[in-house]
Amino acid sequence: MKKVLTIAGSDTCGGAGIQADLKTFAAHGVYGMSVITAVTAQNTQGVIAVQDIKPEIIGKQIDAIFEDIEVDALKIGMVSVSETIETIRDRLIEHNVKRIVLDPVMISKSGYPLLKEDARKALITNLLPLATIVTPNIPEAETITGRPILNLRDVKEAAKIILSLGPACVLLKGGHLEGTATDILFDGKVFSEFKAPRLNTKNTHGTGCTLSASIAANLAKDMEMTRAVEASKKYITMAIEHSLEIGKGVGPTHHFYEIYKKAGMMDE
Ligand SMILES: Nc1ncnc2c1ncn2[C@@H]1O[C@H](COP(=O)(O)OP(=O)(O)O)[C@@H](O)[C@H]1O
Ligand SMILES: Cc1ncc(COP(=O)(O)O)c(N)n1
Repeated sequence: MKKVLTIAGSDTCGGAGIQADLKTFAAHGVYGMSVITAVTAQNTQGVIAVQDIKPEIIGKQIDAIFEDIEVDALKIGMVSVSETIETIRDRLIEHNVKRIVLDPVMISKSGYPLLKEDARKALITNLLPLATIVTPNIPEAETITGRPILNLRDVKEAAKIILSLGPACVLLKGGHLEGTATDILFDGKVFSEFKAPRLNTKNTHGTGCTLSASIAANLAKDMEMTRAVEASKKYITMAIEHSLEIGKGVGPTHHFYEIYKKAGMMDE
């Protein structure tokens, strides 16, 4: 069985972060493991409080995995502060990790900062160059590039700038634009578009976490990048389509193996 690791924050209400990642891994039929960077108290209405885990313990969690288990792919989500970012960079270099999906989580859907402002630079300089693929949403791509993104042309320009910062590929997610939900993949040579109809739901808590976890699972299964993103786009679209009316705010996406299996996605 393929083994996939998430390095991310815990979300009490189970829609985003570590919890979304582990559910996604299970739905993909891979073995999930976790390194927790921060504990959040949050629900569908917002983030109430955050406690960052000490970088030393984060380093020890990473070592505990790599000294014992072979990891086929990993994803990085919420990393909170500069010291955490530097610890993750050092440990991943030390363990010579290959397939890294970086979701540059900055602000929750409810508007709470999950990455300290002074840690943005640390994320860009330390983690972007290690990424096999980085998956910013529009506001994150605007922060990384310092340029507004209003249309598809801006998306492509931003993807080029982000690629120049070191990752092997960029997937710029279009969830925050209007109209068709189009994500653009750029590998330095070719732009590939992944489109899905915009689904009329408020329940999109954890969509970015779910998509990046799905890509990590698919890469772990030795899928080539374009094929992995294509399958993951199909997965997130179905997870949003079947999202759950849980809580009073932005509800979570839904993960269920049987339906994805029926859709012919789980052949690999
Ligand atoms: N209402 C929607 N309908 C269909 N797809 C969506 C919708 N909202 C987001 N997506 C898709 O979900 C994925 C996550 O995107 P996005 O919501 O932009 O990320 P984030 O959670 O990081 O803000 C992308 O593939 C995006 O196109
Ligand atoms: C622990 C954690 N990680 C990531 C997110 C981002 O998810 P969203 O953008 O859907 O709020 C979150 N809310 N909590």
